[in-house]
Amino acid sequence: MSSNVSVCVRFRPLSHKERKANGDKVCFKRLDSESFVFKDEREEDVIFSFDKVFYEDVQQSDVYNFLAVPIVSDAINGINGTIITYGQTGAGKTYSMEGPSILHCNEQKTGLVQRVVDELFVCLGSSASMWTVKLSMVEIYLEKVRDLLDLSKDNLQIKESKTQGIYISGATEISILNSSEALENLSQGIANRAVGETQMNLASSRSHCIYIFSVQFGSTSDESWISYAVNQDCLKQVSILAKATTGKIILVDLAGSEKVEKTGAEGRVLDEAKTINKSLSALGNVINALTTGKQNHVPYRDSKLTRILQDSLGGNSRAALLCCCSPSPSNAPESLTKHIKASPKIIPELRLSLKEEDVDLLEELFLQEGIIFDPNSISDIDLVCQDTATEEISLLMQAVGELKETVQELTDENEMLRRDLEAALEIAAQAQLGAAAASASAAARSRALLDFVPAALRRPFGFVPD
Ligand SMILES: Nc1ncnc2c1ncn2[C@@H]1O[C@H](COP(=O)(O)OP(=O)(O)OP(=O)(O)O)[C@@H](O)[C@H]1O
Repeated sequence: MSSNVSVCVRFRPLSHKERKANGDKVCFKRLDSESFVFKDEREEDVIFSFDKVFYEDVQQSDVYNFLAVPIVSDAINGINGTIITYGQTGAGKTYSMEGPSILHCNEQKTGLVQRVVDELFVCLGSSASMWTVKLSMVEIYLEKVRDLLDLSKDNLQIKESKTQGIYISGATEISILNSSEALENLSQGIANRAVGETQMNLASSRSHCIYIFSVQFGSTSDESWISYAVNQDCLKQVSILAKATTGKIILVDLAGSEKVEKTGAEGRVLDEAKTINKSLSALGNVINALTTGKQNHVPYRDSKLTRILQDSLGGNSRAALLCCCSPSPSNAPESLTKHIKASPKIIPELRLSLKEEDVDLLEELFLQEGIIFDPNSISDIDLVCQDTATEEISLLMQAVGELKETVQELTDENEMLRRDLEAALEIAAQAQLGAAAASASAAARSRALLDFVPAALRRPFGFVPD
């Protein structure tokens, strides 16, 4: 594979209810730690391969060691990383991420988040550099980003800067010094998520939950000294500003991936399902573009989720996708069709074992059956273009609407100012007229007064000629 994305599958144990319904029957047969045989709806066997398959007896620590350890050590070196859990409702995404509880669970059941936090602070504890760790926690529901550490911020915008890369503008960032502080805050975020969901009458599986840890080493106030010889006798010492490096670890517990037909959704639930499917397929397209290396363009801008993950998926970063599956035969078709789409290994592996023409034929068949999708196919590109064009048009319409409003406001303001000016001019004109009339009548009054004064008295004051 040409990228740093690993795709793994995890089958959870059968639930009590599933055992009651189907006994011990499961929808797969183990082959090895990378492949399994899946029985499809027609009871035909199909082999699937991934970077790793975790069966029901695998421990949380095994999943962590394979998926997360490289990501944590990379983050310490300023390299971004992402861990994503994916799958239908009840498949084990949250269990893999948080275990049964973020704060209270035994070591064996502890999830990826707590393990990442613990390892992060162990590594930082032994580091000689200065560091800071900041935590943010958001969820994406119906393409809106909500701050889980401050529920009043319910429509955050995603921005990009040269210094920070991709960031969520205005999102609460809490500086944390150790793992218990981190877990306390995460637990608060999880509780807030539940509060918000109750307020909005939602189920947790309808939103994507995103935990973001930013690890910064050094700062602009960090100075290191270097010495160099100017000539034989003179050793000069200069200070250089150590450049701060930041590594991000993003963990994502995705919304459930169930099909719309299965949920019988309508109204808001249907909108939710459509939005979830759209963002999951945007994520699928990004992962596909990164793993097949066929596309020059990686469509990060197609959803809020992929935009947030832009600098933590692909490029120099490292990512792991954990596809969580129910082992129950009743959930099998859904568990797998989606995962196969996300499995970048099938075709390359087939190429190793089969003739090139046969693989091409199979790939064509897979595409026709919708088992995999071709990121370069005309219809996909058309769809993406259509989506982008529609989005552009609606953004332009919105901008035109806003401009119209501004023009109207300015016209109204202008009209008010014109009226004020007219009124002021009228008052000034009246004042001038009043003043002229007043001085004319004052002069007339003076003249009338003078007429009463005897001429002899007036003469010394020059009022009448001698
Ligand atoms: N590997 C596992 N071992 C033991 N129990 C598990 C495992 N995975 C999941 N479970 C149990 O299965 C149930 C469903 O799991 P979980 O809540 O993690 O599903 P989910 O995919 O996150 O669902 P949702 O999308 O609704 O949040 C829970 O009771 C959980 O404890």
